[in-house]
Amino acid sequence: MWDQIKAIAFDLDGTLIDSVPDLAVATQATLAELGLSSCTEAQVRTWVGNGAEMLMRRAMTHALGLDVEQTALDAAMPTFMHHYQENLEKHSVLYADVHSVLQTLFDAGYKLAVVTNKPYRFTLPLLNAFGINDFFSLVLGGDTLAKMKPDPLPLQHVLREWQLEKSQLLMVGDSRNDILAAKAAGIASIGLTYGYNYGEDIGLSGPDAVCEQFSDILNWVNPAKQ
Ligand SMILES: O=C(O)COP(=O)(O)O
Ligand SMILES: [Mg+2]
Repeated sequence: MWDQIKAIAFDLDGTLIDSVPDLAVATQATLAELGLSSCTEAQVRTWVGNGAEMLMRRAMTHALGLDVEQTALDAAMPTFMHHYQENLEKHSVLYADVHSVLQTLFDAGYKLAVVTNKPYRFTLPLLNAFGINDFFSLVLGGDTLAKMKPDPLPLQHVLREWQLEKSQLLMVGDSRNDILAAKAAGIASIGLTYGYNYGEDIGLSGPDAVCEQFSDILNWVNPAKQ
């Protein structure tokens, strides 16, 4: 139990929302439009984590069988962005207990942020679509600042913005990028096992705690003490 935690930064994809079904539809539609061979949803699950451009880089590299050129990737991105915009929330779902746990933390007075590598333009609409936008007083997308996770910059931004000590901020995420960013920022982290982590065990990244369900994070922070 960490009594000193005052604020929590949540990852989005694979932590709050299972967004891979729609990311897969958008990826497959983009590959089809480019005349490239398709991919499976299971493959997309292992390619998510470093933002939209890296997802398409991995998808196109897989389809081509060689590293995709930056110009070809740049040309493909508007197509992907269009298809993802059209399929943002069609098949995605909020993970179990996310709304009620966020409500509990919010009511207890924790400051809550979203720190995602997803492009910002998709992040707010997605939070809105699932009715959890109002819990967050700070939302950072993968393109909000100069660097994204695993760089510590977004978490350092949260620390500065809210004038927190490092011991007062907790990162909750499903990917090694979340855990590495937290370590580099000098803050505690919880790794969730149910999300996307390139098919790897999140425990291998060395989070301070590992949780199998979202509601398990309530065993580590203390809403009663806020
Ligand atoms: O969009 C991604 O690649 C990952 O997004 P996340 O940081 O919310 O997991
Ligand atoms: Mg994630």
